[in-house]
Amino acid sequence: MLAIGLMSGTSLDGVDAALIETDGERMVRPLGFRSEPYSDSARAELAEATALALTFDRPRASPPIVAAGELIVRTHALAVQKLLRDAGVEAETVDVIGFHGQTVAHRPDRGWTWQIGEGQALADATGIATVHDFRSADVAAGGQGAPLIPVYHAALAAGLEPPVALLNLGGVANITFIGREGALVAFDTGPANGLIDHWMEAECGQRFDAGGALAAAGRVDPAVLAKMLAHGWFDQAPPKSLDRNDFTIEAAHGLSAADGAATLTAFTARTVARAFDHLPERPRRLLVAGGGRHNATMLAMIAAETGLTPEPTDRLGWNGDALEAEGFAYMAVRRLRDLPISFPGTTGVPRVMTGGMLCCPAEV
Ligand SMILES: Nc1ncnc2c1ncn2[C@@H]1O[C@H](COP(=O)(O)OP(=O)(O)OP(=O)(O)O)[C@@H](O)[C@H]1O
Ligand SMILES: CC(=O)N[C@H]1[C@@H]2OC[C@@H](O2)[C@@H](O)[C@@H]1O[C@H](C)C(=O)O
Repeated sequence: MLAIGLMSGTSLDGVDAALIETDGERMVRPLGFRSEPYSDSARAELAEATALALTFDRPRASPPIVAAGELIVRTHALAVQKLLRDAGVEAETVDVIGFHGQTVAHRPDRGWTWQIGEGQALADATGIATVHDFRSADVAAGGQGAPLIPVYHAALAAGLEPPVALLNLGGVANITFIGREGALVAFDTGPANGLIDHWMEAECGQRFDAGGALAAAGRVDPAVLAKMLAHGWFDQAPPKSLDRNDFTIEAAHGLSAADGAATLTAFTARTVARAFDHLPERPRRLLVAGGGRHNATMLAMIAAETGLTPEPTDRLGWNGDALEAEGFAYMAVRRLRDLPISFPGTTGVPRVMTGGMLCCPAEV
């Protein structure tokens, strides 16, 4: 099948759109990828919606969040249009869109997770059948609702000698361990770039620490690092997943801009190493995807902490910026084929689960 996957991640940097051909099992052929960045005003609107959603005890239609959802649909429809134009593919030939939406709050402990962006509205805007709301069924069944990408990681890594681990360094980090006989263990490890981005914004008015240059110029503050690592999350056994706001930069206040960047980057690296304590065995390789693989300081610190050299997935021919979007295209095809997307070892759901709601475009 021909499928488009759309992901708007916790960094609020934009919409990633990928076109793949897949059977939803072992066969995956990436055909195109592009990112549609959010404008500063769009990013501010989404950040406000996220801040508001976090104050709610359950998802409910509040005007600023409804407006943010409409913004999400518009931007995603534009990303689809441009992706198809670049690839020279007609919308009619695409079987399905996998539309993650934007997570505004993630509270599996309270029995819900909330992604904005109406699947029906995107199906109508694009004329393509759209699968959305990938996480709710898993949470309703007692799972964490995240991470979901492991099923795609497993398909990609099927040809590699196990055990291997794939680490996604987005706003939040997650790890997928693939063992012998396909054993899957996955969970969120902690913040990856989210705190560094907040720090850069607050201290330097910049979106992120390009290449990790500022962190490289600073010194890690051991007391601040120890304080941040004292959080109970890191000893907690999986399954576990995070909301992007579960950690803050508060402990770093008072440090210089460079020392803060160094300390928050070390925090990410150390928390990746702590995640290894929860894996069934030590992986032979550590493959890395997500924006953090562009941060040389972070990768060097991860290497020092884990004793493994992080290998950007691009070296295997897998575009590390595209994996999440490709993954939701893959999961949409699995939804059409009634194949599971979450597992006891990934989200902690008691039995394997399918996920996603299918919306067909209105007849015109
Ligand atoms: N050249 C770079 N140098 C350093 N960091 C970078 C670079 N490019 C991107 N990043 C970091 O990667 C982040 C974006 O990563 P990515 O797009 O994988 O996250 P996301 O998909 O939004 O998050 P999540 O996976 O948590 O949903 C940026 O916010 C930035 O911190
Ligand atoms: C609730 C939510 O949107 N979680 C995201 C977030 O971003 C990274 C990490 O936290 C991950 O667990 C998840 O996304 C990926 C795509 C996943 O579900 O696998």
